[in-house]
Amino acid sequence: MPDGFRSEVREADGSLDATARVLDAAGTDDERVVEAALRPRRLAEFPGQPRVRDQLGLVLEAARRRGSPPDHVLLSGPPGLGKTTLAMIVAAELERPIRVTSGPAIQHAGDLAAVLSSLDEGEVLFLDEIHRMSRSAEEMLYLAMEDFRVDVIVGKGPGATAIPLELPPFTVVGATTRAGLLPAPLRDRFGFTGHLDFYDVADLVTILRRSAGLLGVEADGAGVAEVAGRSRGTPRIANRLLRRVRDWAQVHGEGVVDARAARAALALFDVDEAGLDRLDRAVLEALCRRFGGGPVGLSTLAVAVGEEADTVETVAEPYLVREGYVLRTPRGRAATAAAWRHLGLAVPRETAQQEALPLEDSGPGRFAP
Ligand SMILES: Nc1ncnc2c1ncn2[C@@H]1O[C@H](COP(=O)(O)OP(=O)(O)OP(=O)(O)O)[C@@H](O)[C@H]1O
Repeated sequence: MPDGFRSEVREADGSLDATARVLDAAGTDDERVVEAALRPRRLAEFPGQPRVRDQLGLVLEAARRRGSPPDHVLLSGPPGLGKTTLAMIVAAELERPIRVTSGPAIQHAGDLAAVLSSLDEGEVLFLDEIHRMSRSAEEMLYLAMEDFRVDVIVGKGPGATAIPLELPPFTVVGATTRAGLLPAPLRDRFGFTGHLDFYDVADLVTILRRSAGLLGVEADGAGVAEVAGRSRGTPRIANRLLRRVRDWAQVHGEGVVDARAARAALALFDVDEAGLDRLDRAVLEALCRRFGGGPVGLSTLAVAVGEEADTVETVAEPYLVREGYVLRTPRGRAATAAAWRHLGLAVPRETAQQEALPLEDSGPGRFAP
């Protein structure tokens, strides 16, 4: 199914299919091809993440001048922020080939041994979702990263012997959304760790202008600004919303991504001015209107919005918490003043007092419907 229609997918029981949202930061298989076409190829073309870009640029340039592979690189951060893109860039900057695999694909040490033993000198090995590798493969990886050696076990039981196999120097680029899950010995083998953060609107505007050019669609400043502001700081979401606005512009408009097309298309896909979708707003509505702002337990809240607790917790809540609409308290979830304002409701006195807001600040908010 084209991803643009995914926000409409509902399960048979009427609940929202959590994997099917237009605002899902995780990529879908259908998207890989179009995403590949939109990836920046070199560090100089990569907008945003200035710290990681400068640090990585230094590491790569120094390695290039020394004529030896750089330290292993770990990239961490939420989905859709450019970890895979940067891994490809590392190989491109070093002018070396890249081998791509992922933690879930390496369930046995033997799987990893097969990959490692076929690497050429200086090759880049990209290990996506590295936190999902099996323990035995992790142990083999430590050794390979440190000593460029693997011990291949031949035979079984007491007669098994380890045959050391020398490897040519290579560079591992690991990517993870859960750096905290990596065992310390593995984390320590990476000489450089870059943490990717959400992008600001100005960087998303730059990314969208470039993507529009690559997609061959005309986009004006107001159109890209409108899309950037609703993309949850995530290039993958920005590029996806851009494609939906382009669709709208081609079907209903003049083919130009402008403010009118962006507003109409994003309204059609239920993405509001703050980048919240139907599920996000349903959570805020339930919290404020039904439970007086909370605190309320997760499962009660989930029942009120007709979703699984897990969906509310993993799909809607992280962004609502990060943007300061919802607080997670020991007694449950609570709405902040921003949540009340977002719904166009007056902020209750108690919430305003807790957040030490002047009471005159508690009128209807920016995003009154
Ligand atoms: N800084 C950037 N500039 C331009 N496009 C970007 C940037 N970062 C990410 N993108 C685009 O966003 C999409 C997703 O990026 P990428 O696959 O690198 O993310 P990721 O962090 O590896 O995600 P995941 O954790 O899901 O694998 C790609 O189309 C990529 O081109």
